[in-house]
Amino acid sequence: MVKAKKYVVKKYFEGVPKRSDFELVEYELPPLKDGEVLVKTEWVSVDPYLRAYNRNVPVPYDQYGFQVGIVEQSNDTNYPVGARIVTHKGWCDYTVVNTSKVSTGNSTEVTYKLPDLKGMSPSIGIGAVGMPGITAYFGFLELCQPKIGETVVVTGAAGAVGSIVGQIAKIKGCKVIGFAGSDDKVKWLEKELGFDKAINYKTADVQKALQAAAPNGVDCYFDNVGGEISSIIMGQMNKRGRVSVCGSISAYNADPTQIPKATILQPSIVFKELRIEGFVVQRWLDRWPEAITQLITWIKMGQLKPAEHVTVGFDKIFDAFVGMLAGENTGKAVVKI
Ligand SMILES: NC(=O)C1=CN([C@@H]2O[C@H](COP(=O)(O)OP(=O)(O)OC[C@H]3O[C@@H](n4cnc5c(N)ncnc54)[C@H](OP(=O)(O)O)[C@@H]3O)[C@@H](O)[C@H]2O)C=CC1
Ligand SMILES: C/C=C/C(C)=O
Repeated sequence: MVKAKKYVVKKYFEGVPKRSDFELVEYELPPLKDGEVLVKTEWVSVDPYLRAYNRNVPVPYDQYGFQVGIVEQSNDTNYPVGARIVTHKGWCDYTVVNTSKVSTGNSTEVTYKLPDLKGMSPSIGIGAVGMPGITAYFGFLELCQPKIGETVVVTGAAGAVGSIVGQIAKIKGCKVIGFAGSDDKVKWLEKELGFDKAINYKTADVQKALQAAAPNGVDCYFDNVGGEISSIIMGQMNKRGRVSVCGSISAYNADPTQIPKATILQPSIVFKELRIEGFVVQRWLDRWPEAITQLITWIKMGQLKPAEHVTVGFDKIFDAFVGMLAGENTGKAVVKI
């Protein structure tokens, strides 16, 4: 018998999630059946959608999320002991995975073998070459259709998705402007990642700073945050500009009945003939391998830097989660178990 621990969400979040919204449950895993493997968690991902999707399922529920683990016992020759696996089993230290349910289709229950990361840390498999990197790849390239010389703006620029979007935009020959929430992040984006301009949205006059950084207007906007800053950016877009709406983290902790008001966008959308499209990364699930291969290649060629913000310890997953929501991370927030 293997003893396991998991975080269970016992109460819906109100505002910033609280530790008391979770319960740490210890339990015994059942013996393996045919086609099942026992996985020891090595890395856990903490992501904004764990906050955004909180009310989508009844409480109590096991806190799901992407993780990388190593197979410790196996009843499936395709997943031998020692193999690494990406699952959506979330915040637990051990889990039983039914490999016959390895997913296809439009589901968050994504399970697949960790790709060959060519010597990089397995954590990259839930970051730059996992769901967030894949989000950046398809969400930006498919919806923004960037062209050489165009001006691209990304919010949440120093985070898991935004930092990859900005770097892909540079690879594609665009001018890149990023918004992030601290001077250190701004410096990192410009000095380490090669953004043409980064702006601290907490201290700058966003309207004026963007006019100065993009005097010829914005062609593509990758929106990670929503709210007023997005209205300001969309107000400075060029004719036939493209907006990829990835998320709206500025309001995830808000009372859903009291979402902050933002400036009306319709005049810009109509007169500039903007194309604005939202997406969920599972839309391209059948093409995830294409993104993974390309992202690994760019990293190995030195064109893409996979930054991580690592927290250590199973007991620290909650802290890493609320820290990420508060902007403590630069790059992908992950927890080493
Ligand atoms: N559509 C899809 O399929 C997917 C969407 N997403 C979305 O992408 C976005 C980024 O996710 P991800 O890269 O994983 O997370 P990040 O790594 O970017 O972490 C979240 C960041 O959000 C920023 N933030 C927090 N509060 C605010 C606020 N009020 N206004 C502006 N920024 C804020 C913080 O950075 P700072 O210091 O700059 O404020 C923080 O570091 C989220 O909206 C998420 O929901 C992610 C994956 C898939
Ligand atoms: C899969 C993640 C979705 C969001 C909105 O974060």
